[in-house]
Amino acid sequence: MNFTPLAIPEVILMEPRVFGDARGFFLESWNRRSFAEHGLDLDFVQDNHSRSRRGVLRGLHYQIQQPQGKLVRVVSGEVFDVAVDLRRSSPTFGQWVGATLSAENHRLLWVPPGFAHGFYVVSEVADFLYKATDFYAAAHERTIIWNDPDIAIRWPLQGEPLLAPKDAAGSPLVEAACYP
Ligand SMILES: Cc1cn([C@H]2C[C@H](O)[C@@H](COP(=O)(O)OP(=O)(O)O[C@H]3O[C@H](C)C(=O)[C@H](O)[C@H]3O)O2)c(=O)[nH]c1=O
Repeated sequence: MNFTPLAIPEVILMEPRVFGDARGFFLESWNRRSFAEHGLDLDFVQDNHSRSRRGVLRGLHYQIQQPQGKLVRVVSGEVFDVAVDLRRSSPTFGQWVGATLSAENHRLLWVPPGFAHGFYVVSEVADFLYKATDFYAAAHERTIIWNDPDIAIRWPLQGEPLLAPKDAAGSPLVEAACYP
């Protein structure tokens, strides 16, 4: 597994070793020991799976209490995945990083607590799997609007995104509750 910090170095892109053979392939998507050897001593409490069709944008979500770290990957299709730094004390507060995750590239992204997370589907369908370090807490969930000009995420849009009502009603960063 290769671990590559992105421009915001707490967000880490992983490329697992893929063992291909005549049957198909095998890869380890999480290994406590190898992750800990790279400074990621993680403990997950939830495993999630969402399926979305082309043009869906889910996010930018975070939990103001019980902030979740997320290890995300795509097992069918392709998405553009984004993390936004919401830690007011961070030198990269309000900045974003993104990566293309797909069934083809097998990549994973580690989005630590303290970040908002979202993704945009660029394939016909995408199956998105992710582990979380804390439990879902609807009462604490907040949404930042996907097209906030102060964040200026360069989404690879193919037309207007398909949003859940709560995402269409997301807050601008200037009005959002953030982390210390
Ligand atoms: C997230 C979650 C949702 N749910 C239920 C609540 C709703 O009835 C239904 C759909 O939830 P929601 O529309 O919030 O799903 P997403 O828009 O995919 O939300 C996720 O999308 C972005 C990209 C994230 O990073 C978060 O993990 C998460 O907020 O699943 C649960 O039961 N458990 C959960 O952990």
